[in-house]
Amino acid sequence: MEKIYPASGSRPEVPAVRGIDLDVGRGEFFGLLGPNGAGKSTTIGMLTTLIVPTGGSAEVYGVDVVRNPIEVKRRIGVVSQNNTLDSQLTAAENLEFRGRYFGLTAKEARRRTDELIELFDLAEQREGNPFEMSGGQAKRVMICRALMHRPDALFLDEPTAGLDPQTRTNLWQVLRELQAGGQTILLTTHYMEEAEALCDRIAVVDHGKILARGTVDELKSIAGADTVITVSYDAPVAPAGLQALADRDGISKVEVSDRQVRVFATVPDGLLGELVTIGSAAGIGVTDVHQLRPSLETAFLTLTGRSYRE
Ligand SMILES: Nc1ncnc2c1ncn2[C@@H]1O[C@H](COP(=O)(O)OP(=O)(O)OP(=O)(O)O)[C@@H](O)[C@H]1O
Repeated sequence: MEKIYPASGSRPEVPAVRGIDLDVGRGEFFGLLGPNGAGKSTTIGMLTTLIVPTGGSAEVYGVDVVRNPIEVKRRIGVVSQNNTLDSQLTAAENLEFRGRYFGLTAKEARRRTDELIELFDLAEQREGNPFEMSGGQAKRVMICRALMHRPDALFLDEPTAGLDPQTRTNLWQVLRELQAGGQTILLTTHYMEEAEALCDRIAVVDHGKILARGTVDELKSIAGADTVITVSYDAPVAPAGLQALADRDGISKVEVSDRQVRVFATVPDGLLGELVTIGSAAGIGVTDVHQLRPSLETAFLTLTGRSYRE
């Protein structure tokens, strides 16, 4: 799929999605992981029929998102980044209203509302105004609303952005339970630990393209499962001093840029000390040291050569 937003005024056109190719299985928890502006929301917008692609095609359960958006809408539930609940209605009314919209009878809509309110532990918020709740509570109401018509697939755009860590882990638990009940979930996130904690498979997206995809373990091994040590010095380091290090077994790559050296290593033992010694032998001091053990973050660094910007 592709999406190029047209130029407007002095702003040039924006190639937000440049050929993203995805295949999500039934019952799978799939994550699109990428920094801000990577193209995740645009991708989810196209899959959920809110944004019309400028190229390519996509199907949700065999239904084409451009040719048959109404049928796609019947099969999906969408939770957007912002609170889009109706402030004129209580939480329960928001749910019932959605159920009626999707053709449930009044009785069915009430029953489904009761069921979801219990499942999501929202009894106290039931009659509350959705804009007077905490961010986590409002998000749970939004997830309930998206589930009212029992969609085949649930799409969540950055569901825990801006939530405090405790609320975030509570929401993770809710999402895990949903998946355990058979729900197919596609989520976007810019939190690596969120993708790592929840997703069966992840596609790492940046600049509108997929850089890599797979399970967390596969992604780590694609990227070599390196430990990454970054050392900043108070003066530029001569690359010659690092050559012996670069040639050694257990060292995958050494990158030198001005005052910073980054070493990717499968065997990182003793490396930090050596990097300090290399500096002091040349009369250069160390100002900062950063060590990352093999993780999605080091995989991202290896794939892009850049630090992950959250
Ligand atoms: N309606 C629009 N018109 C023009 N450009 C847009 C529009 N919506 C998004 N963009 C641009 O497209 C690119 C991708 O944006 P998108 O929102 O899809 O990224 P994202 O990965 O979801 O980021 P975020 O986490 O910030 O939502 C960005 O450069 C963004 O500025």
